[in-house]
Amino acid sequence: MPELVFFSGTMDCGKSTLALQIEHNRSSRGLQGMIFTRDDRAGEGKLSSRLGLVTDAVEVQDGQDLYASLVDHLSQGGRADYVIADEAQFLAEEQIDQLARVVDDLDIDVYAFGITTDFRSKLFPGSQRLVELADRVEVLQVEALCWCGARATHNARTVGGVMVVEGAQVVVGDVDRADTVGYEVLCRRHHRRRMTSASARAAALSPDVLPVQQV
Ligand SMILES: Nc1ncnc2c1ncn2[C@@H]1O[C@H](COP(=O)(O)OP(=O)(O)O)[C@@H](O)[C@H]1O
Ligand SMILES: Cc1cn([C@H]2C[C@H](O)[C@@H](COP(=O)(O)O)O2)c(=O)[nH]c1=O
Repeated sequence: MPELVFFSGTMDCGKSTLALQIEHNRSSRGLQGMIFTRDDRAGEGKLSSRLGLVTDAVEVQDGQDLYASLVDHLSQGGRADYVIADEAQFLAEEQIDQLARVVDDLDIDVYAFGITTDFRSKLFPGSQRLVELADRVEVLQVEALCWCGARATHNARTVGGVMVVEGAQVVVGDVDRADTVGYEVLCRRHHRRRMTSASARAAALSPDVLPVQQV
């Protein structure tokens, strides 16, 4: 039975790498996939991983009907044995419904990859719909780690190096960026305390506020 699978995790946990591996394994056996993405860091129409691999993809537009795109492609003699949708958190709820319809009405497997929650720990609408509709939700096996060594479960956004909890939901960016907007994955405890690696380091280095007087 074809499935809608949501591979989810924090930023930097290997989602795009897995998407590229699934694509490689299937295409090397003669299958042909339709690859969708949206706002990948590598630029328009790209699906890229931090391991350096990249492939061309269809850049999803606002209001694009993904089911209709597949039907058009097939009716023009194109093939689509499976569908990959990376950065699926950026898709609209309706577009996730359309992907579910691709599975049910066209009998095509759909593999969606994305982060579940944003920098405020709130669900992205696309990810929420995926959790609601997917046949399976798979959490990536490679654990991204918080600076404390615990499993990272949350995404923090930093502006000028300082963690923020307000702002637009979508700001394309990367981890390990100290410039304007950056991201860091944290465990829940440190996300709640707004303690990034930089602020933890600063706290460890700062002299005691009330130094003990020698008498
Ligand atoms: N230099 C490196 N050597 C080995 N693995 C790396 C290196 N850089 C990144 N990675 C791996 O790539 C993962 C990020 O992969 P990527 O597919 O870009 O993540 P995601 O799509 O989830 O944001 C990291 O968790 C790490 O395991
Ligand atoms: C947490 C968070 C992330 N984003 C953006 C930042 C990146 O461009 C992508 C995630 O990509 P990855 O391949 O999973 O690293 O999402 C955002 O726009 N808003 C957020 O709150």
